Amino acid sequence: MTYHILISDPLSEEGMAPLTQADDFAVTVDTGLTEAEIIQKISNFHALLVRSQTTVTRAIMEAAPNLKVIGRAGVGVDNIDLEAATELGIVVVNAPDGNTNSAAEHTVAMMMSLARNIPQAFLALKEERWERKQHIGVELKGKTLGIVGMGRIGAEVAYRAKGQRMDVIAYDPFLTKDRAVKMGIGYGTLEEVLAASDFLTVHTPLLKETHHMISTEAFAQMKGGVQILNCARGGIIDEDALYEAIISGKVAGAALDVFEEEPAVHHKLLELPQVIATPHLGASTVEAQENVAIDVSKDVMQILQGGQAIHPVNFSSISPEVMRKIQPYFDLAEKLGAFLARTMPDAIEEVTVYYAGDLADQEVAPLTRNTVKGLLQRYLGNVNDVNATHLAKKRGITINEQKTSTTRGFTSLVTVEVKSATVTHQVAGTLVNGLGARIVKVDDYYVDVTPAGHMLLVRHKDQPGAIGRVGTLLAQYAVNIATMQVGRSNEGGDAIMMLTVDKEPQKEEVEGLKQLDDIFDVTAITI
Ligand SMILES: NC(=O)c1ccc[n+]([C@@H]2O[C@H](COP(=O)([O-])OP(=O)(O)OC[C@H]3O[C@@H](n4cnc5c(N)ncnc54)[C@H](O)[C@@H]3O)[C@@H](O)[C@H]2O)c1
Ligand SMILES: O=C(O)CC[C@@H](O)C(=O)O
Repeated sequence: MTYHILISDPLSEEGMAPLTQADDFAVTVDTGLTEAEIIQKISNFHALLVRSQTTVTRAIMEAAPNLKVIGRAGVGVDNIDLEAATELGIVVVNAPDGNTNSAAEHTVAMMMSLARNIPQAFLALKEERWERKQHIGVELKGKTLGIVGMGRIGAEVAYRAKGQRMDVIAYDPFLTKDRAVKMGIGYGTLEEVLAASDFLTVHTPLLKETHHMISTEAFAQMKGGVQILNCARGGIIDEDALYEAIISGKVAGAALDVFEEEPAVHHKLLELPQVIATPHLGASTVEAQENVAIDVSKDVMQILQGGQAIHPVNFSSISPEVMRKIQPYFDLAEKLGAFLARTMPDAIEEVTVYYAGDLADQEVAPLTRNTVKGLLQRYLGNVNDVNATHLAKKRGITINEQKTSTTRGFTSLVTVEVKSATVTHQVAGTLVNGLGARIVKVDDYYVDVTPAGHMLLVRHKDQPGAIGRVGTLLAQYAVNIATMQVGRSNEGGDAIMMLTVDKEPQKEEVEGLKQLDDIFDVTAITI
């Protein structure tokens, strides 16, 4: 099969080599398209690769029935509608490591330019003005750099700032005292960092919580004469508040690589002499572009060929070693979910998957996703392991995962319990060497059934003749029984029959079986 890849932003040609040189991939590069143009074009593509210029909207994804993966050659995925991608079962991958150095170096370059008025002085010189006293700067040595967001780039900026002999103080909800001490930097609350900074730089993603995190109130908490940097994302700093803070003299200068709306060519901040700016160049180096293009193309190829991505954004990644151990159970997990979906008379409210034996030591989230996929697939068309848990949660279904030591003698046991407002049902399965997936327990009854093809789950009273009546009626319907298992709670009590049959039982045939003496319920299950 040939996979069709659309690249809608400029990406490094060298970096794209893994894709362009592979046999099964046909790459189309078409940059600068509008949303409408992408919508018109995308229906046959399996992957879309972007940088930050293309905004990947729900409408684009809905126009792309074959789209399996969106690759972001860079870190920020705020230009991709992640909720829509997850809902539509499209994997989003990014390349978070490849441009860290470049973004950190750019931030430091901007800080030094800001401190020494280099762009302003250069501009004057280009305009034939030899200005010296107008561009007296400040030293970085001994100044405090406040860093908000101590992730990959924040940390690299911190190391470089220490090289400039600056004091560094950082705020990040995940920055521990231990790590701060090891890095030789200070740490504090956001308020403490704002109050201490001579230079303040932000390195968070743009999220609901970080949108306008640096606002009028935040500027009010800062020292007079503070200098501000944003080489992360437009929108983290409230641009109107920054403008006012510069006009009032509270902020001495700002260096911006990113804007709330890009391109930002006619921006009021650019009219202020205290502001220096670049057009989103943080990741624009030969090295960074090559790195991110290589990383993202490898992940896109992996996903399209049914493998695991190294940098998935909308579902978790699993190491190849763990994958090797749990992959054989994918099919079992999905079938247990599909089996239970048929047996529930009303809306599922809660799903609990219990893992025992060898599986109890593994990362099992992908198995839970496959179970939920099996449960939902009957009712919702486009369910896959990317969107399954998301779709379930959107429908108010609680999903639990538990590891237990109760193996009932099996090497590994997966038990799925599903609750609705009226009933709770359980099914347990295992893998048998050479025989594959087996259902070994339905509710309280032990059985041994291959979960495949057409099955009948008959709940009945343990009375002589009940089994015979079912067999006779099925014979009358010309439904051949392939296998039969019977389980009972106690002699003369409740019991189940699990039959596999050679053709799908019709609705009227199931109704006919339900009318037989001592039969409580009959469910036809096709997996
Ligand atoms: N200008 C560019 O060209 C360019 C290049 C690369 C990355 N970026 C941007 O830089 C940013 C950081 O990238 P990264 O690779 O370091 O990401 P990262 O995920 O490694 O780090 C982000 C950090 O922000 C922290 N954070 C999140 N919310 C926070 C909050 N409310 N307060 C404080 N900290 C918070 C997180 O805990 C995390 O440690 C992203 O927005 C990315 O898009 C820009
Ligand atoms: O594509 C770019 O050049 C910008 C990338 C950068 O903003 C990122 O988030 O990785």
